Amino acid sequence: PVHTLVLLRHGQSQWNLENRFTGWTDVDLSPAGEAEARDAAALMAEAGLTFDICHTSVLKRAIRTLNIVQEQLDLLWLPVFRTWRLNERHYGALQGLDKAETAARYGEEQVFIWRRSYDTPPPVLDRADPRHPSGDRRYAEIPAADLPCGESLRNTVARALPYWHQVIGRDVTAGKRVLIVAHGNSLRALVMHLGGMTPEEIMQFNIPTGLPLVYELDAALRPLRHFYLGNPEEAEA
Ligand SMILES: O=C1c2ccccc2C(=O)c2c1cc(NS(=O)(=O)c1ccccc1O)c(O)c2O
Repeated sequence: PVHTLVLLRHGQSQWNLENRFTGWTDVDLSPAGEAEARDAAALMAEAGLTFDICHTSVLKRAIRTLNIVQEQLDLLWLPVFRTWRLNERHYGALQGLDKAETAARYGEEQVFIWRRSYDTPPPVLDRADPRHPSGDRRYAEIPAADLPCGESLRNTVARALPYWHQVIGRDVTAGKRVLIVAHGNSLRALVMHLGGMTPEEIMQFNIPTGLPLVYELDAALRPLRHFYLGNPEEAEA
């Protein structure tokens, strides 16, 4: 039997507009981001897609994107599960900085290294920093040792995949049609796993915002086919 899984990256947020590292900062969608969510829903409706269960992060830009899609598809009643494990990569002390500020503080050379590395974390936040997640009660249940405060892409993959293996994979195997609305790097973790991709390959791979990515999986959750609804060429990644 073929299982259908849809991945959707949330649309533009206010800090995307300003080209700032967002990470776990809980910024909202911009009006354009809300429109991207509505367009994504229209593409899914046209394709005749429907769902039995949804998974998203605990960040409002993903939660609101999912909510807009549910509203457009008249599926507001669906069960929704929210987890920190689908949050965007944590960019540590870079969160809030734009390109100029990052280069000014850390130098072009360091930025160049960070851009190309799968294993290098950004500068981490110390617990006294107001941006440290220990101060946010939505993360209160997470053991301190697991709580990210600056992640390499490898770190993000490592904390996202358990949710795939323990939760989403079970839903798909149970025959549920699953919609996941999340972030560029947490979705990379799923795409990397599903495609058996190398670190080099996944770093080249940018999921466009607002375009549903459809996977058809076999009984063993191996991808038979995957394709975008709409036109990825015209989308900005
Ligand atoms: O500095 C980083 C960086 C630092 C630490 C971990 C990961 C990354 C990273 O993945 C990255 C970076 C810069 C840029 N481009 S940029 O230098 O033009 C840039 C810098 C700051 C904010 C937004 C920008 O577009 C990227 O495209 C990246 O993918």
